[in-house]
Amino acid sequence: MSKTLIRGAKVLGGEPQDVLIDGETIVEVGAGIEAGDATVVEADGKILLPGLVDLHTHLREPGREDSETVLTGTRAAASGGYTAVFAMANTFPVADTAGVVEQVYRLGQEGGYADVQPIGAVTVGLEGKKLAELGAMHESAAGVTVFSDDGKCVDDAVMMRRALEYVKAFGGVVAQHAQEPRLTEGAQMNEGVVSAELGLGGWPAVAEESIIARDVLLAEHVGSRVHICHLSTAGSVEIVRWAKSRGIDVTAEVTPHHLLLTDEMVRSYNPVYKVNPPLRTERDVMALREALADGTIDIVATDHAPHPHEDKDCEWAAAAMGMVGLETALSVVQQTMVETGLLTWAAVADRMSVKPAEIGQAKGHGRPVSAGEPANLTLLDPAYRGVVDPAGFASRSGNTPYEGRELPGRVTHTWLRGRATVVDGKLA
Ligand SMILES: NC(=O)N[C@@H](CC(=O)O)C(=O)O
Repeated sequence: MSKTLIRGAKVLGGEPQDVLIDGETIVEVGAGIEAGDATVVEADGKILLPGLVDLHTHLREPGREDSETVLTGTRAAASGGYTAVFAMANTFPVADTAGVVEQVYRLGQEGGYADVQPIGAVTVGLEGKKLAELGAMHESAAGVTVFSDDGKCVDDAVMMRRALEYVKAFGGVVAQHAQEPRLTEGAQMNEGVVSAELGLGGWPAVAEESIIARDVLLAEHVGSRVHICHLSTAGSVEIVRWAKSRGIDVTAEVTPHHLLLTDEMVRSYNPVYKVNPPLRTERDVMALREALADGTIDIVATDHAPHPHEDKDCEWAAAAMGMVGLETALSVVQQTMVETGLLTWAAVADRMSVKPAEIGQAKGHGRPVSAGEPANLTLLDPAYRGVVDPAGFASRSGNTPYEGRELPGRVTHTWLRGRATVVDGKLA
């Protein structure tokens, strides 16, 4: 069994401490721990966090291995400091059966870079017509607890009600992609001043907000648990805040890009900024940051959506929606939330590891950095400044909106159950 001593790390941003890992487990946390025969990693005041957990990743396998695979996606995850990712169901075939979710789960285990917890589709083929075999996916070896038609909204209220009733039986959760389809037909970007000026079809905030309002009420009625994917408007924040004040069992996520970018970027007509839900306004960005800070929004989730060049390097209207995010998420959160004084590093650990692990029931992840816990850890250098270059990404796709932009911070080490997956900023 190999031992590692992380020396002088600011655990959750606190005072420097030593952390000793033996095999898969943290065995000691304190000052002046003897290295003995352990491999020593000099942390020099870098920040040590529990391994990050992403509740919303598109790994594209099976079916679109030209944009990402479970292996390349989990390598990207490890590079970004993640030790567990939840893989969305919009693959080909769709992850709507025990067979597909077991395959994705197994590929994650074989890769060994991050634990992959498959998300099951809510409806067969994401078509919104017939409930998928939620129970069979839950009872499979993959043990699915999160269900989502992400990419598509479960827009039929009866279908959503049935799904909420079904998952209640085993403590699962439905993660809704909130987008009223009729209100977004032909939509290309956020509906507002910029869409009017550019003459692009607008995507109104109400298309998101009306579904969230309906679904928190359905969750209350059924007494079940709903999670809102990639919340993007100030109005959505108000609805979730109201629902939580009523005691409704709702959780919500925000993506890094919605914490930083606005619809002004679309003026470039560069499809790298085309994403679902669309980039909104400065006012929305500020409301999302505040909501993440005060806990109305529970977590940051990447919505890592890799696409190959052919699907992005084309005219705006024809381009696919989505951007990669796993390898830049922590940097964007550092810039938008930590350097603005909105979140401490301990709160970042809560929003990017503890809470997402709780919502998705990722066993062994999001745990305290203390003796007896699984050694799922990430070490980051917050003083680092670097320009984003997708050529250096582990992801198979490079559709990042941050290319050429300077972002703070860098993950130098990631450990998955005591085994280093990233060493000195490079994949092990
Ligand atoms: N977020 C995105 O813009 N794209 C997602 C699906 C989706 O949520 O539309 C994808 O799978 O590419």
